Amino acid sequence: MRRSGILSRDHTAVLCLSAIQQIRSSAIERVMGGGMLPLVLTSLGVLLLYRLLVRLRNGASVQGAVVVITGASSGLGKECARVFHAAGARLVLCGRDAARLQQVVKELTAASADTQQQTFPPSSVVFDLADAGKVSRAAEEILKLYGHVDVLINNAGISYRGNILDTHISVQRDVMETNYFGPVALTQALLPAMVERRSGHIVVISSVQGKIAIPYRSAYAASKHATQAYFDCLRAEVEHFGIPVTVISPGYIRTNLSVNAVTGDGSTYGVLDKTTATGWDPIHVAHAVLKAVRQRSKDVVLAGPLPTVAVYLRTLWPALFFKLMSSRARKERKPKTE
Ligand SMILES: NC(=O)C1=CN([C@@H]2O[C@H](COP(=O)(O)OP(=O)(O)OC[C@H]3O[C@@H](n4cnc5c(N)ncnc54)[C@H](OP(=O)(O)O)[C@@H]3O)[C@@H](O)[C@H]2O)C=CC1
Ligand SMILES: CCCCCCCCCCCCCCCC(=O)OCC(=O)COP(=O)(O)O
Repeated sequence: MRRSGILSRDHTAVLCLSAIQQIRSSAIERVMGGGMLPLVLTSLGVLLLYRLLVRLRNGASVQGAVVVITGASSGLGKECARVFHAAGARLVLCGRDAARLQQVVKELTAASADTQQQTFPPSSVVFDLADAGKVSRAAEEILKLYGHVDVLINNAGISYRGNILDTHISVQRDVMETNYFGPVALTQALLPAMVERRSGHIVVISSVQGKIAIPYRSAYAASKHATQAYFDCLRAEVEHFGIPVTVISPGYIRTNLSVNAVTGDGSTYGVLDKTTATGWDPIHVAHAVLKAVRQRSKDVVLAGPLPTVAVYLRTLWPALFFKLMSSRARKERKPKTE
């Protein structure tokens, strides 16, 4: 991907270095002449200037980049497809349902007519992430399309509703296959080609529930915690190849995630929960995903104040967090254990 920010990393560094030099000479003057206040004020000024410069830097462009999006047939994946397509990416859209993917391709192609930006007709690859054999064949198919992948966005996922006592072990495994082993298998199949080119970017859509576990979400929260851990390890292991890894942890988003969720007996939950219905607009989240890709962010939480406080509370005051979760579990107790 090309860097085309308003300010390049080099410009930012030069501006910060000259500011630091000013501080140093001001520090020497203060030590010689006394009075620390101007030194503190100058330091604060530099800090603010640095933050402003980082904001102004747009980061890498996705124009012409080969971007693979899983779960592109609906919800957040579909909105990411829209946003990355409009930004000029060469898209490879993945999902299980060929007809729904084709519909997205059709919509994006129609939207291309209204944009000044150079856009590319999206491709699609159909496969089930929960089927390990199909994932490696799909990765070969993906690589054949353009010869390489610039950005892999592991977005596809399924949620779960149920209490552990009534949940069949096969459901725990199935959620893990889709949410954890699927993205891991796809990432590992596409990674060697990225390492060979010393170029690429791996992104995963986790969840706030990859950082905190809430009651009656065991399979989902466990799969997202595993996701967070795996991609944190990956980030450290592939950084020296120039491959960034971005974990994005959203709070509730207005999609069909809860409707498609699986329950303890394997049936579909089929309810649009109020938390989902009143969640963030998926377009807003998709723009945040594009920003995170451009800026090569490492870990991004996209949630309101309450979930964000809960994430910190889990680490800083776990006893209180566990108490709050127990109380929540008692209040929400599911019918079968009443
Ligand atoms: N909505 C929310 O509140 C939040 C969502 N997230 C995460 O965002 C991601 C996207 O979910 P969202 O858009 O909300 O939900 P949707 O249910 O709208 O989308 C899920 C997507 O995943 C695909 N998918 C599901 N199972 C498989 C599978 N076995 N193989 C391949 N693709 C599959 C579906 O495609 P198809 O069925 O066509 O194959 C669908 O496109 C998920 O990882 C979710 O955990 C994170 C935080 C909050
Ligand atoms: C001293 C002050 C304490 C304040 C802390 C209060 C703690 C409140 C707990 C808040 C829990 C927030 C849970 C957020 C969950 C979430 O956003 O999940 C995102 C999803 O992935 C949604 O999936 P789901 O299938 O569960 O709809």
